[in-house]
Amino acid sequence: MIKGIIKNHSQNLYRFDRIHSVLFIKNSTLIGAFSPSQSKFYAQSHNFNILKDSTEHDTTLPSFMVGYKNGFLPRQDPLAKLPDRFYALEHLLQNMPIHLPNGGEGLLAKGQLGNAVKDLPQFDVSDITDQRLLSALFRDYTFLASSYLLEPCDIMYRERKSYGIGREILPKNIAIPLSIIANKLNAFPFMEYALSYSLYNYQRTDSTKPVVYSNLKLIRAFAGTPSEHGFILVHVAMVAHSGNLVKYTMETIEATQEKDRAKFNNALKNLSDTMNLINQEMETMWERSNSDDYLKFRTFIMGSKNQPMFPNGVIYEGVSEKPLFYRGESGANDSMIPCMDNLLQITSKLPKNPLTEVLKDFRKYRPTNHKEFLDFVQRSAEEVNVRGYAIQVSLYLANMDQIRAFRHRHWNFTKEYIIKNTAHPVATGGSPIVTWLPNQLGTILDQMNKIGQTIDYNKLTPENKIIIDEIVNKVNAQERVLKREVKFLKQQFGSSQDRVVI
Ligand code: HEM
Repeated sequence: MIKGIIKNHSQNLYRFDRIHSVLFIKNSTLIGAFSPSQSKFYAQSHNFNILKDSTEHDTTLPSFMVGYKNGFLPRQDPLAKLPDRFYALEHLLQNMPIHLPNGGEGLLAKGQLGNAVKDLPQFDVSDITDQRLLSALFRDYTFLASSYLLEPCDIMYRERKSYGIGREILPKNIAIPLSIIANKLNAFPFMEYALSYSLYNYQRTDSTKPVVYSNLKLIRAFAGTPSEHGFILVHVAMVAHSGNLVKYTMETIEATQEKDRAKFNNALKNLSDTMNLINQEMETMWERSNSDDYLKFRTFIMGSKNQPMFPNGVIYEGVSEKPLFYRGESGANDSMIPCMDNLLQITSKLPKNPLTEVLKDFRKYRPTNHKEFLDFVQRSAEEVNVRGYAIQVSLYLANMDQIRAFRHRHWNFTKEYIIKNTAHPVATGGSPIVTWLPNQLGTILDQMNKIGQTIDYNKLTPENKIIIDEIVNKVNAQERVLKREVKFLKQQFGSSQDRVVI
């Protein structure tokens, strides 16, 4: 019997032992993965090249490369200010936010951005290869594009609580350089969670101190309010813990393949501790970003895909005569939860429905290396069968419980920050607001329930019985409440929730 102790996020001590006796280990090798690189920068672990250090001074590698130190954050601090060559763009962005740092009103406050954009030169960016500069330019052009396209919607929302129609043509002095840069970064030419809004938008106040919330400031903003600052930087502070998430994900896969039970248990325990830290950081959102303020900056992170403000998409002048449609910025493009879903093989348990197809579509909107890593984790976990090897210990359930805690809190955010304050039917990423998140939360609850039912209670210590009972009861209660809430909200939001665009 395997015995040990793990801590959950409420600091309870979990004892774990065998809670399931089925053992299914697939004898497998990793095939078709990436070929190992001999570069001094990489640590080899199985067949995916994880960055060993942050390669601080290298500007030839992409900014976003999954690393043991930086996790899913960029491997270098984002470039905060553009070089003099782009002074006009830098100047425009600094003067754009509704509230300026000096207490004055910026261009977006009174709808003056549209005119100001006319004076922006069309910069030639075709010669640029420096990855740090390309990343900063991508962030800045996407901030400008979203501000320009959604400026009329923000003004209308402030006046009438309805968004109206956005600008349908992106002028060539933004569209052309943005498309060239996006192409170089292998990204969509639209604002993204990692590449622009969140993970490429922070500065350390003291560069000798770590990436922790108290040491961070924003680079770009739409509203320029404390709540916007808090909203964006809580994401960054959470992702600052993701180096360990990557580390223990790799160790879990390795240990499963090596059938090393001690290493496996250790990796799963550390993984759940790491997720616990991330969840604790997430909890600070309530105090760092006021839920009443969210809609005051949210307009600008809406997309052009499945949004009533862009019924005909957006024409990128000088780039495409056909209208283009892109999902808006969303935490759904963060890589931590998809990493956990893939490692614990939850992804393959998601129901086969259009909502799950939306989740898959979201996974395209991220840095290439993140996407490759997530694909690698999914493939490897299935091949070595992490779930089959793990299912006998409550550590697996403890990790699922961390995903549940994330999604449960997250659903509470969505109700409090959004649903309570607006009847707008789609989220920023274009998903239906009251059904999409419950599709995933419901799946994790359902999966935990199923595992709970397979536990052989005769093999549990009395203490473990109490702990497992607590988890199972909590899961049951949350599942019942969620079903009731979704039923009620679907009636409130009506047929808009049946419209799922993939
Ligand atoms: C006030 C706080 C937040 C609100 C109101 C909020 C809202 C939302 C909404 C409405 C979605 C649906 C997707 C879409 O945009 O179409 C979403 C997805 C998501 N967000 Fe957030 N979010 C918040 C904070 C966070 C934070 C701090 C994270 C941390 C990384 C995060 C990560 C995610 C993830 C992973 C998903 C996909 C959920 C899933 O796979 O089930 N969100 N968010």
